[in-house]
Formats: sequence, structure tokens, C-alpha cells
Amino acid sequence: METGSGRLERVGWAPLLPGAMPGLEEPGPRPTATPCGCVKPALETGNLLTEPIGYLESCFSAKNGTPRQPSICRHSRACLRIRKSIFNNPEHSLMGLEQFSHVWILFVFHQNGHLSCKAKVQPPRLNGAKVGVFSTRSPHRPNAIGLTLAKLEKVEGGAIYLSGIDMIHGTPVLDIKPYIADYDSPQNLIEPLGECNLQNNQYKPKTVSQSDDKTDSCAQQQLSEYDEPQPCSHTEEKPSCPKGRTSEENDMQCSDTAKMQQSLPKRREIAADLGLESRSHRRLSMAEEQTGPHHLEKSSSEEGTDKRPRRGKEAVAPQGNSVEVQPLALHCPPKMAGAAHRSVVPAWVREAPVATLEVRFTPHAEMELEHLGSEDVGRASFKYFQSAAEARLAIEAVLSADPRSAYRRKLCQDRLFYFTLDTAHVTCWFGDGFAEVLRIKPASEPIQMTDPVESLVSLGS
Ligand SMILES: C[S@@+](CC[C@H](N)C(=O)[O-])C[C@H]1O[C@@H](n2cnc3c(N)ncnc32)[C@H](O)[C@@H]1O
Repeated sequence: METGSGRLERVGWAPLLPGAMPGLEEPGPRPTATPCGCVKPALETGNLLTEPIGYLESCFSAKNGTPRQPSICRHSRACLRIRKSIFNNPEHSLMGLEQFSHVWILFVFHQNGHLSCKAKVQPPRLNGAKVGVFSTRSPHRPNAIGLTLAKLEKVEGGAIYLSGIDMIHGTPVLDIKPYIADYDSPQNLIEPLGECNLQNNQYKPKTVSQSDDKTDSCAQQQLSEYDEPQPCSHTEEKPSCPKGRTSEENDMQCSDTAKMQQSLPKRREIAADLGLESRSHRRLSMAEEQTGPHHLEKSSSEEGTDKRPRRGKEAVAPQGNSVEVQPLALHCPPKMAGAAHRSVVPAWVREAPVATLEVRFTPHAEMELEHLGSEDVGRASFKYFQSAAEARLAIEAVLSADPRSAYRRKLCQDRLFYFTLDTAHVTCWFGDGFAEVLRIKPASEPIQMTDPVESLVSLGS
């Protein structure tokens, strides 16, 4: 498998599962070798040979500082041109897409650096606690495929323009699909899902240790927050004792949620049970009852993209090497059959221990930003942002979500943090509950806007 080119060809065969259902076994080792010895990709076994439909032009040049999810920075922008090698007339493939407000983008995490992935990962939001990779959006997965819901700004010829993205420049894109709330949002399901008290969410609290993570580093590498940094030699700071959330806190949260759900009008439950809820009513229900998955309308999306819960300094931030994970789900009360229409997420997804940061700019940084945004200085202004004010909003959004890895947050607090956004190279530092932008310089190597494919081709794709 080579992700550098966006190709996800997996050669070889999956092992047979012992005791698998007859007729449903995983495919056995049927050789499909050609005379030359190559193994042919075989669609029926899931060995898909992918061909990127295009390479993203993005305001984020590197993983560092790129938002963890698209909703974090609605001013982020990107463009995707469908390659002529995919369709002779790329614009034909986009016909009708302009009528949608949002699109799913399927892409390859081509800058993962390595193909290996671990069964348990440490999402930055959990500040060091581990959960199974499939319960996260970690880029490091068995197949390095990402999924982003982006706002579709416009379709122009064979290109689409997006905002609210979390992919870096040059990302190989595999597919575009329209976001259709009726299909993609559980609130719109007509069939009840049955028991909403999902057993899978009822796993027990477990104490995990980070002591096996010996490869961390403070170095300013191009890391996504899930990446494992290299050893950090210049800090003497020792991790403090574990301090996770207590089960009481989680229980309280669950009972609060249950109370909230129980207080909803009964009429609505019945209508939901019967699949008779009106569309507008469903929207209202969701706004009241759910803060998780997006429900998006073209008219309201401008205001609705940044839905992160705002938390202050009082948010619990477990410190130290060992963190107790108590990922209780927000369970529906058993009698609420209507709740089967809603989605359920574990409490730790919404109530992560990482606080939203206040973002400050030094007067000097503000001046540099204005200077960078001004077009009369005879050099590159922004390529994606429309003004210095918009660039500032984007920088604030990136930093307030605390883009550092859990490791950096704990052990490299005193280190400067750098990232590049559009043509701005940002230097900042983090203090207790805030991030301060110290400098904003023109990026030394502005992001190439012309044909990112060629540069990738020269890298061997
Ligand atoms: C946590 S992932 C989530 C991506 C997507 N929304 C998903 O859920 O699959 C987002 C992070 O992936 C990293 N990233 C973005 N584009 C990448 C690429 N092409 N290769 C490797 N990492 C990438 C950035 O560090 C970004 O913060």
C-alpha cells in the first residue's frame, strides 16, 4: 500500500475467519497473480485500486495547526479540480452538485509518514487518554482514508470551492458525495433503530498508562495531533499524577441528559415513533436535543458551522501519565422508544477535558497581519482569505481549539508553536487557558496554487 500517491492498493489476502458463516467467509487466498507476478487488485475482495480524482489546494500547508475537524475553522478554504485523466470533461461530473450546500470529501491521509497504526490511540481532545482507533477520527487507521464534511462554496467548470475544511494542501481526494440530511443524519431515519441503549457503549472504566509512549517529542515537526512525536530532550518537567474524570461526574452528566430527554413533549415522541414527524419539527427537535452530528441548511449554515462547546478554564484537564477513561455513553431512558431516532455519542466526545483557549495577538503580530493582508505592499497578499480580518478569525479558530498534541500540551508548554495558514506563518505560545500570537510573517514558501498534481507526480505518484 502506498499512500503518497493516494493509492490504497492492498495486495495479499485477508485471512479466513475461524467459524465464519458459510457463504460469508472472508475471501480466501485465491491468487490473482498475473504472468509477470504482479497481484491484480480485485474489487470483489475489497482490494480497491484507487485513483485520486484530484489533489486539494488548501490554505493549510502542513499538518501542524490544521484543524482537527472541518467545523473548527469555517473560514478555511480549498479548491479541488477534477483531473482530466478521470473524466475528459470534468465539469460533466459536477453537474447538479452546485445545488447542495455541503459535500462529503473522501481523501487519503497521504502525509501520515508511516502506514502502521495502533489499535488504541490518544485523541488530542482526551488529553492523553486512549480509546480504540475506530471510535476516533485519527488519521492513523488501517486504511488511511479521511472523511470531511465541507461547505460547498461554488462549482466552477471542473472545480469545486470549499470552506470549513481540515485537509492539507496536496491531499489526494478519492471521492465527493453530496451531503443529504435525510440519508446522512440519524434524526432523519424513518425506521426506528430499536434499542438505543447500545451495549457497545457500556464498556467499563479502565485505567490506562501512557508509559509505553516513549517516542514523543516537542520538536516542531509536521505532526497531526495523533502523530507520535520524537523524543523530547530539553524538558525536565515530569508528568504529574493521574486525575481523570470521576464516575460521579459522568453519572451526573448522564442523569442530566436523561432528565433533559424526559422533559421533551410526549407528542413529539409518538410522532417520531411513527415516523410522522414533520421536517420542520425534526429540525427543531434536533436543535433542542442534539449537539452532535451536523444538520445543515444552505441558508443557515453560515452561522452554524462553529458549534464547538465553549468551555472556560474550569474544564477538567487530566495531567500526568496515567489517565482513567470513563467513556460512558449518553444513554436514552429505556422507555423512550422515540429516542431511537436520535444519535448517541459517548459523553467523552462532547465533554472532553481540554479547554477552549482565549486567543490574543501582540500589537506587533496584529500589525504584521495587517501588513500581510494589504495589497499595496507589492507582494503576495492572501490567496484563500479575503482580508486580514478573515485571516485573523481563522487563526483564532485554529488556536482556540488548542491544536497541540496531548504530549506537547503537557510536556512542552514553554515551547513556541508554529503553523502556516494561507500565506501567513504564525508563531505563538500557550499559557494557562490562552494562546498568544507573537509573530505573523509571510510564509517562506507560499503554497503553490498551480497544478499540485505535477509536484506530486514528481514525488513518484
Ligand atoms: C483528525 S483528522 C480528521 C479528518 C477527517 N475530518 C476525518 O474525520 O476523517 C484531521 C487532521 O488530519 C491531518 N491531516 C489533514 N490532511 C492530511 C493529509 N493529507 N495527510 C495526513 N494528515 C492529514 C491534520 O493534522 C488534521 O488536523
